[in-house]
Amino acid sequence: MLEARALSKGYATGLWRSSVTPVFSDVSLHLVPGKTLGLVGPSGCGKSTLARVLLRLIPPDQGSLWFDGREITHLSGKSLLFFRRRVQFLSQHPHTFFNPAYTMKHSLLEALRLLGDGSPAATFNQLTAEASLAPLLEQMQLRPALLSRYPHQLSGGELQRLALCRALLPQPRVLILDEATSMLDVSVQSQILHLLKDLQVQRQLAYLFISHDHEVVRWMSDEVMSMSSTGSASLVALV
Ligand SMILES: Nc1ncnc2c1ncn2[C@@H]1O[C@H](COP(=O)(O)OP(=O)(O)OP(=O)(O)O)[C@@H](O)[C@H]1O
Repeated sequence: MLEARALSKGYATGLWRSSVTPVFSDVSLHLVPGKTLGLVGPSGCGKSTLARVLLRLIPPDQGSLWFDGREITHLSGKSLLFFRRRVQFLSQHPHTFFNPAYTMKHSLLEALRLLGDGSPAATFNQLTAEASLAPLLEQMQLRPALLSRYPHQLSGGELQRLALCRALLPQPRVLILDEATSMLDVSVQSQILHLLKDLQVQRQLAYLFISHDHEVVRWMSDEVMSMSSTGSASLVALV
């Protein structure tokens, strides 16, 4: 479904941004419906940078990206919006997905208005949108009353579940999970990991699961890719 072919990426550095420090090179991967690719590697090896390239937030220096067999490396405009709906992101900082001045309901409806609910209808209907939140909240085991709160009035676990709701609203097919549970305590982490597994089966989602925790990666993943500090990547078996 989402495929990366021979990606390389570096960052411009130096006083005049005249030199490029390579981060990774020749990285290829394929995310498949209903399966999880785990991604591990030492701090600073480029896992989050790879996630940003896959999300089309920053361009690769070399290589190409493909979604459902179509090249998307240089997509822009409406076609890129379509891709943004299909490939969503969850990080270890769920508060960054929400404006602190808005209630959760406002933020979620705003996301629906901007990205749509995955259906072809282009119009946004407030009542339909509100109705579509209810089953999702129930699935996330969240009380509807939480929708009237602001981000700072929620626990880390509640906020992460609401960020997951937000990610699921446009009916994505791929979720990129960058340390998505690492800031949570062990019991909340376990609940969210189980929730992610259930969602994957129900919706046939493809996951890229980035984590430092090898035990969690092994439990979540069908295959595991390891990035090295020299910027190469290969499939590995975690023991
Ligand atoms: N915008 C940027 N400009 C310049 N260098 C950057 C930028 N973002 C990240 N880097 C550098 O690129 C390298 C890879 O960073 P990245 O965040 O992708 O690593 P990571 O594997 O996700 O690390 P961690 O596991 O600690 O989160 C690091 O050396 C980092 O300092």
